[in-house]
Amino acid sequence: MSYSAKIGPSILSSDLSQLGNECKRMMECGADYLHLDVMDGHFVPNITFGHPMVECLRNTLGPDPFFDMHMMVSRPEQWVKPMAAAGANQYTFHLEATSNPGNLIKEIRESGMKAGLAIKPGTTVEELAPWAGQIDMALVMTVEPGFGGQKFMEDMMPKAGANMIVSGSAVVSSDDPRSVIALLKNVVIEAIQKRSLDR
Ligand SMILES: O=C(CO)[C@H](O)[C@H](O)COP(=O)(O)O
Repeated sequence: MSYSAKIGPSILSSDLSQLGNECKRMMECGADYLHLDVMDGHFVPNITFGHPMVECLRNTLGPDPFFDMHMMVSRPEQWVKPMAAAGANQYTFHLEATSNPGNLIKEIRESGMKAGLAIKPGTTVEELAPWAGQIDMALVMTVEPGFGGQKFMEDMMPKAGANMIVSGSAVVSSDDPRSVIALLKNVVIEAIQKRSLDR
């Protein structure tokens, strides 16, 4: 049986004045997709960028890179259509930010994107579980959302096995991002393999 894992560098800790080049660099170093952190200053105490930047990135990078939009925003409903029009592939919203996740998932799909559902460290997997059958990806956060480069919260590990890994500062700040991405991928594939053999 073959096992696979996807690594999506978060560009949050990169030189944001060079975002297009940084995204290109990550793809050339073996990234499977790009994790683009959108913050609105309300859901988290930080601001990054919105759909106009995503549109510029899509125009610069072409149709291939998969953009997973990590929407750390307080009203995720309002950006679904603009993000789809800008060229986003997946819209990952926070369970804590909406009172109607089912409707939002439907809107995301109708806009032609995949749906991702993220939970903060304080939210349980049981709270996410009712939506698991309707989403393309669950994002279990291992830091409080808002900033890159924080200490990894090891106590989040029992929450889920993972086959998609987001890593920011460890990849973008490395002298050798290609090796870091390859290492992450190998470690995750080995862990998935071991887990499946242990069952
Ligand atoms: O979602 C995020 C912060 O809210 C970042 O994408 C995530 O924390 C990855 O960055 P790093 O590996 O530097 O922690």
